[in-house]
Amino acid sequence: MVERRKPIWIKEAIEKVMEYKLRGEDELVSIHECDERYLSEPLIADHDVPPFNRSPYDGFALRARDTENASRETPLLFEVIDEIGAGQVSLKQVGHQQAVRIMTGAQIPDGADCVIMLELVREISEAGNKYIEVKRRLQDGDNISFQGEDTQKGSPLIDKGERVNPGIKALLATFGYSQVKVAKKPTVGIIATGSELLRPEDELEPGKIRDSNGYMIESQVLRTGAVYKKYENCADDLESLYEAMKTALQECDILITTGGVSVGDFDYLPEIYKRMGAKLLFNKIAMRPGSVTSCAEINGRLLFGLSGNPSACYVGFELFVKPYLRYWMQSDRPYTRYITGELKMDFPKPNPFSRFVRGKISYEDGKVYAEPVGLDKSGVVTSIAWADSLIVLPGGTRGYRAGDEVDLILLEDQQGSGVPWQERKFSKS
Ligand SMILES: Nc1nc2c(c(=O)[nH]1)N[C@H]1C(S)=C(S)[C@@H](COP(=O)(O)OP(=O)(O)OC[C@H]3O[C@@H](n4cnc5c(N)ncnc54)[C@H](O)[C@@H]3O)O[C@H]1N2
Ligand code: MOO
Ligand SMILES: [Mg+2]
Repeated sequence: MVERRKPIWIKEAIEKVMEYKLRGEDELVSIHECDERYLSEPLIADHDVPPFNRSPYDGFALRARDTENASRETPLLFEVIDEIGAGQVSLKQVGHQQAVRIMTGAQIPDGADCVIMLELVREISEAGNKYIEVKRRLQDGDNISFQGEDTQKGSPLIDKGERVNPGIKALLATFGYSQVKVAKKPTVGIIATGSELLRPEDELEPGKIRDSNGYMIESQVLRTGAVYKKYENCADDLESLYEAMKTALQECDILITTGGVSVGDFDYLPEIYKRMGAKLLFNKIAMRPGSVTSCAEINGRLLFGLSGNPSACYVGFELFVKPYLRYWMQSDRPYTRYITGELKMDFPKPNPFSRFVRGKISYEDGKVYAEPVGLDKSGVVTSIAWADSLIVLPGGTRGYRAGDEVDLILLEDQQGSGVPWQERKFSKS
């Protein structure tokens, strides 16, 4: 008699995985290697930015009060007492009717309290001395980029667990981090199972297909920021798969298998979990694709049994593996982020389980729309490549129509969410 599995809710499955969440260790890396890594300490400004009052223009620094009577009709003459570029500091004190020629980024000299742009003055040379003619009144503080106006010493700038993007890297450099403390990358073991699997370099043979899931999972792992260890594909053979998994478990932080989790004659994962003495967290989820997604735990390590069907495998990773890995790397927003949008076309097929349809988002007149891409079957591989989102169609007794409001899980998002997607009542816009 074939085992009858009782499906659990997606929310419940995510919770069961996250019951075993762990924070990994930290490591120091060169700033050149910190891209896409998760910070393992917050970034706090340890000095003002900019660190000194500086000129935002190429011009002349002078005293605003000396320009009080300047006008187009009565231009005032200022003596140019020094010339500085960015990186230079003038040792002169700017006095009455004096100016320092100053380039963008240079520190405002003592005495000066405003800057006038080069284009707005007439330059005059007389007997080896330089002067400028100022034809307008300036206010104290005009054209000065003030110390600390960008950020002040002590300001918290970036939280621990944020993923380094170009802006964060710029801040790390600004505050002198030649070495950055980041979360160590967990190693994810990947074993693709199935006697039908060929490698990309192999010629097709009758009844066989090339393994695509193994490579797809490699990419999904890398997209979270973790690293993978890919093992040889394993035929549907209980003994050799058991041995391969035992070895992989010793070498990796978590193990992902794909295929062999359903109820077929050669689906050995359920038996292997038992033999290992692993605790089964779930093996059936009320969702499609990915209903057979399984997870087991042994000695605090998780074994994810993703479906062999490519679309199901993909969705299983995004919903259940990704948050576990992101949390490991210090993220407080480990879940896939979602937005809402309007369904662009009818989806009449009713389904008792929530569906995750590979979709594409478009924006029209400020509104978000989504439409399915490709064939919506669990065994389909092409639609994954075309999708930027998963259109969530909660389980119900009827289908969906164009114009219905749906949740859209963003597949390429790196920001993440503090709360997981979870089933909600169907709402019609
Ligand atoms: N009697 C039942 N049959 C099935 C059920 C069920 O509940 N009762 N569930 C179906 C669902 S839903 C899914 S999903 C699949 C899950 O299958 P498995 O996880 O056991 O995976 P396999 O049987 O090994 O393979 C399924 C399918 O995927 C192809 N595959 C496998 N590995 C790869 C790979 N690395 N790259 C590309 N494609 C792969 C494989 O050739 C099969 O076509 O079970 C249903 N059956
Ligand atoms: O796990 Mo299956 O993908 O629901 O079709
Ligand atoms: Mg199977």
